[in-house]
This record gives sequence, structure tokens and C-alpha cells, in this order.
Amino acid sequence: MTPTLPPALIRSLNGEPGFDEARFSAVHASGEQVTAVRLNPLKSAHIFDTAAPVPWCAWGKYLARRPSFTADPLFHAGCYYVQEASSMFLEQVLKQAVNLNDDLRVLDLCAAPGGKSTHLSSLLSAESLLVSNEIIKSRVLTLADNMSKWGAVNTVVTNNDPEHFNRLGGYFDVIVADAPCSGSGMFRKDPHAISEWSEQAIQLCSQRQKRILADIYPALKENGILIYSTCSYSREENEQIADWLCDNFSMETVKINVDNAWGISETGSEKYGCHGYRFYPHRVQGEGFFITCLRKTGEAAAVGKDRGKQQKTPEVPPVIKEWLDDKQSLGIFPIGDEYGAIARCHENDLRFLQSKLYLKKSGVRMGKITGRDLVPDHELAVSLVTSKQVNKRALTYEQAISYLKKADVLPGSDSRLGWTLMCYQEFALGWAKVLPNRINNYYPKELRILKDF
Ligand SMILES: C[S@@+](CC[C@H](N)C(=O)[O-])C[C@H]1O[C@@H](n2cnc3c(N)ncnc32)[C@H](O)[C@@H]1O
Repeated sequence: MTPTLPPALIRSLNGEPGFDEARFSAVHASGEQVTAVRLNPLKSAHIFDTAAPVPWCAWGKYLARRPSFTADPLFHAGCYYVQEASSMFLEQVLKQAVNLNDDLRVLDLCAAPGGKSTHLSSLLSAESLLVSNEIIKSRVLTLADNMSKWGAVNTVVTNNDPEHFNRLGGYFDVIVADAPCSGSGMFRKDPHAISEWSEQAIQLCSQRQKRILADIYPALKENGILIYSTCSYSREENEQIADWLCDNFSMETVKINVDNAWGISETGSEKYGCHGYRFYPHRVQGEGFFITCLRKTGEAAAVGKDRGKQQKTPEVPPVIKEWLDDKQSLGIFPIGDEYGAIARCHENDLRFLQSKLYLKKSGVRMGKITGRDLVPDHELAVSLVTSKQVNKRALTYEQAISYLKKADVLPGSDSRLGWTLMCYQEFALGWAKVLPNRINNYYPKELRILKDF
């Protein structure tokens, strides 16, 4: 059945630059679905080579049809992320608003499940630090898993309310706030969302967006960049939020250059002329999306006092270092009775963040010492810091799926004993322990494939 779009939404959009009621309605009625993925440059698998590129994203690809991602071991290895294409425009904003060669402190405030965070991770330098935050506890686990799979070591995942970040002072060079919204941009993908939409919901979302932004403003440095986005078409959640920011804080708009061929509609906010970028599904190959970029012109509070405080380096069992590829630039730190690794250049930041926030994941969790050995964590398997000396076993497609279902994997004649990375096309899926007559599968139970294909 053709979904009926809310007449109040259509009325509010008539006259907006780029909006065309007939084409907008037709694209929703068509039932057409756009599938896009973003490749992981840290794990460059030869996949989707012939797929059409997403024009505004170096790693974005449109797939002609939606495959079963669950049935693809490379998806589980973190070789790509399935992401709505319009959202990938974040890349253009970041590339134009900041110097990505600088060492940046970046916060992705509303980060789960991790679309923008995995993308930011691919764009930032190794010396930059990404803090991916999600307020909802049940969603932070998925975010942490997705960030682990992506493989970068320079990431911290937090589970905090936006107001907690004002404890840091003006710490961040960039804050991305992909705010919760009324979701009209997702009507084509999820027609059920239409029944949840109302003008009252827009008002509530707008109030919540203002609260979130007011809470996070102190954590931005002077001259820092705020990137605000929603998947809503409503001015109250988009351009009017930009005006509200300029009214209440010291902020100015940042213009982003856009190729006319991309079909993106540029808008201006009523009061301050803030530049906004709208994505309509009848003009772009993607869903509804809005993004704007502002610079903080006002002074920021000093960064909190604990920053950089040197503490006694904890004693680390020497066996741990044998598991790491880069012994020089990685520091090892305790996490309860386990150990983690993070770049040495981020050790002070980690201590600082630990003293202010609830950290769900920091760098790469390496595992736990039992007896004289390390029981390696799954995060270490899918990271890129594991020593090249670690045993590896190449799995066939059937073996890989069996491993990912946490079923038995049969020992091969070539198997060396001990902890082994189970790999598919060179990409690690997780750990197994090879014993003389069997292999113990250590793939995390909560991640295992439950589906039969
Ligand atoms: C649009 S989604 C984020 C999607 C994510 N950025 C991505 O690209 O995968 C908005 C997120 O904001 C979170 N959220 C909800 N209420 C919030 C609040 N009051 N403060 C901060 N985040 C909130 C939601 O749990 C949700 O994960």
C-alpha cells in the first residue's frame, strides 16, 4: 500500500529550495530502496569493486541490490559498514571545515550504532583521538562492537549524558551532534515511522536538540567546529536550531562547497543566514538528511585540571608486549583485571577522560592474564595492533560461517597449537585455541550468527 505522507509535513516543505511535492511523493510511493556501504580503509578487502561510488564519500558505494550482510564474513570482520548514503556527506563537511592532518580531539556525541563514528575514524589521523559517546546503555554495546571491528586504536567509547562533557572544559576541536529527531527523512526506508510523526513530536525534538547543544557547547574549544545533523525535514529541527545557536552562543556559520551535480539543496537560516545542506530522496540517491556546520567564536573554559597529570606507570607483565605489533608507540594500561593498549600520545588524554567520564571502551582491550599467559580479548583479534607473529588460520567460506555461528571448526593438518586468529581472506574474525585434537571456538557468544542460510 502506498504510504500517505503527513499533509502538515508537505505543507511545511512547499516553497523550500529543492522541494518538489509531486516528485517527493512519487519517490516515497515507488518503494525503491537504496543500499549503500562504506569501505574500511584500514581493512582494504577487494569487495564491491564495480559498484557505483557515492559522489561525496571516498569509500562510499551504492549496491545494485541488498545482499545478506549477515552471510558475509567480511562484514563481520569490519571490512565495511552498511550506511545510508546521504549521511556520508559528513566527510565533505569535515574535510572543508578542519585540517585533517592536525592532531584533533573529536567528539561524536550521539554515536550509536556507529555510522558517523566509523566514518570519522577513517578520516582522522592516527594522532587524533575520537570519543564516541552514546547516552543509552543498551545502544553503547553495539557502538563499542562496531568501533572494535573497525579496528582503529585511537578511539574511546563513552556512555554519558551530554551535560557530563562540561566537566572537561573546552577540550574538543570538533563536536558532531547527529541528534535524535522526528525522523521524517527515514519515511521511505521505514514507512512505519510515518505513524509516529506529529507536529507536537517536532516541538519536543526541537526542545531536546537545544538542550543537548546547550549542554555540549562548553566542551568545544574556541574556534572549534560543531557539526549538527538530523534525518528530519523540519526547519524547527534544522535551520531554526542553527539560528538558536547563534542567538544564544558565540557561533558563526561555516560554508561548505557543494558540487551542483550532487543534487544537494542549500538553504539559509532565516535570522543569521546559516548555511544548511538538505538531502531529498527525489534529488539524491539517499534518504532525507540535514547538516550544518558552525564555528565557536567565543572563549572556551580552560580544559579540566587533571589533564596530563603524570601517574606512576603500572607494571605490565612482559608477555603482553609479545602480542603487540607496534611495541614502540603503544602504551599498555590496566582495565580492572585486564589490559588495554592505546597510542602513547593518547595516554594522558585517556587518564583525563577516565577521571571525568564513564568509559566503555578505550583503545584496544587486549585481554586477561591467567597464570603466565594472556587470554586474548576479541577486540585484540579484530584490531590492527596484533603481532604478525600470532598464529593465523585461513578459513574457507563454509568454515568461516561455521566459526561465526560459534560451531565446531575442524583442525587442519597444518594447525599450530595455541591461540590462533581465524581469518577469512586475510581478515581476522576472532580467536580460537588449537589443541592437539580439537579447536576451541572463542568467538563471542553475543556476536554469533543465529540465522540459518
Ligand atoms: C540519529 S541517532 C545517531 C546515529 C549515529 N550517529 C550513526 O551515525 O550511526 C541519535 C542517537 O542519539 C541518542 N540520544 C537519544 N537521546 C539523547 C539525548 N538526550 N542526548 C544525547 N543523545 C541522545 C540515541 O540513543 C541515538 O543513538
